[in-house]
Amino acid sequence: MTLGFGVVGTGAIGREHIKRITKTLTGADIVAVTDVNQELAEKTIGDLDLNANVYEDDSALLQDDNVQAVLVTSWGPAHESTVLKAIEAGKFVFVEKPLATTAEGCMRIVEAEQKHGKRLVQVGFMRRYDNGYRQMKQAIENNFIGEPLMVRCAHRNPEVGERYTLDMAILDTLIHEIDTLHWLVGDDYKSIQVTYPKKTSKALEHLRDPQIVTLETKSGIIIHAEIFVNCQFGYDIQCEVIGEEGIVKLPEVPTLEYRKDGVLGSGILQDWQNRFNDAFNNEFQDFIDSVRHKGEPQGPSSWDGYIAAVTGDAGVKAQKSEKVEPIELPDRPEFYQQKKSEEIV
Ligand SMILES: NC(=O)c1ccc[n+]([C@@H]2O[C@H](COP(=O)([O-])OP(=O)(O)OC[C@H]3O[C@@H](n4cnc5c(N)ncnc54)[C@H](O)[C@@H]3O)[C@@H](O)[C@H]2O)c1
Ligand SMILES: O[C@H]1[C@H](O)[C@@H](O)[C@H](O)[C@@H](O)[C@H]1O
Repeated sequence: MTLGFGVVGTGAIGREHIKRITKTLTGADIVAVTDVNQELAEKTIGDLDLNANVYEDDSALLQDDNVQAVLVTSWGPAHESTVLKAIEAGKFVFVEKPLATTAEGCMRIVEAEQKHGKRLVQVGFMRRYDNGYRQMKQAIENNFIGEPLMVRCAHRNPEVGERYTLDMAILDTLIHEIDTLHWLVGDDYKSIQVTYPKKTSKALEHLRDPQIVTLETKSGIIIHAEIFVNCQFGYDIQCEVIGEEGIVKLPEVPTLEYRKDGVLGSGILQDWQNRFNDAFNNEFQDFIDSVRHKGEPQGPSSWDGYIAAVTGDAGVKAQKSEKVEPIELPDRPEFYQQKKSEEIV
């Protein structure tokens, strides 16, 4: 059986995901699309040569029996409503981050999914599918560096535009570290603090950039994360975990090494699409294979979406207070128990 996707939101990443599903991956096809911008939905069908129906909205798309899974790539504020309708209709869901824009919204999804009785939803936290992070996770699980004690990381973008607001440093950028790091060290967060170093002259007036975020986990691991979204030189993701017996570090992504004009150099990637293209492919293939062969997704869950939202809210509070803010999370329900990395395809 080929998995039939209905796509809600045919903007930038929606079209990228449609291309990967139809051109690169196996086991799935696009059977329906919708977008509030109907012209864009129609154009997507034409441009990408899809044999799919165009619907006026998500409710109409969900009524199509050929839609077995819904790909939610609309704007963040529209995610919750579509995901809840899809669960109600008993369809599988792949939703780009954020699961919902509020912690309460994420909890409504968690409750609806548990009521349904089995997992339907996967959230697009693709870093868990990046080969570098996966190697680090396996090394930590195999006790290669002993107990993790500290984490140092950096999330750098070359530049951001007018529409990038202060809270987006947490909710749009750091959100990837928020999801990846608790998964990586196998611990839950306890608190978050934001401090501001000297501001770069390259940042727009309304922004404070860079920012340093300190997260502490329940067992006492301290995580220092630099967010620097106008670093100028490239898209640069760094991470190292310091343990009792050694250190594991996220490998650099190889780029062409060159010798020219007296320089031995290599390039730095410039955008997240290139940096995480393999991770995006891996996460989708895993979603497709898990749904087809195991009957439910096994990647980042609604509960992970909820953790990210609660932590993100505390982070935005910490940006304003510049104090240590608590992160209060209930225990992970049995329904959402995490699998070890070797149990995941
Ligand atoms: N995982 C990642 O690294 C990553 C990267 C980029 C974007 N994203 C996420 O993907 C989502 C989309 O981002 P984008 O860059 O493609 O944005 P975009 O603005 O290019 O596209 C969003 C599309 O959704 C449509 N839309 C909005 N509300 C809708 C609704 N209710 N029903 C149907 N269509 C609707 C818009 O018309 C637009 O075409 C965002 O949530 C964003 O955070 C994730
Ligand atoms: O939406 C993007 C995307 O999630 C990138 O991975 C991140 O580096 C950017 O800061 C963010 O704005």
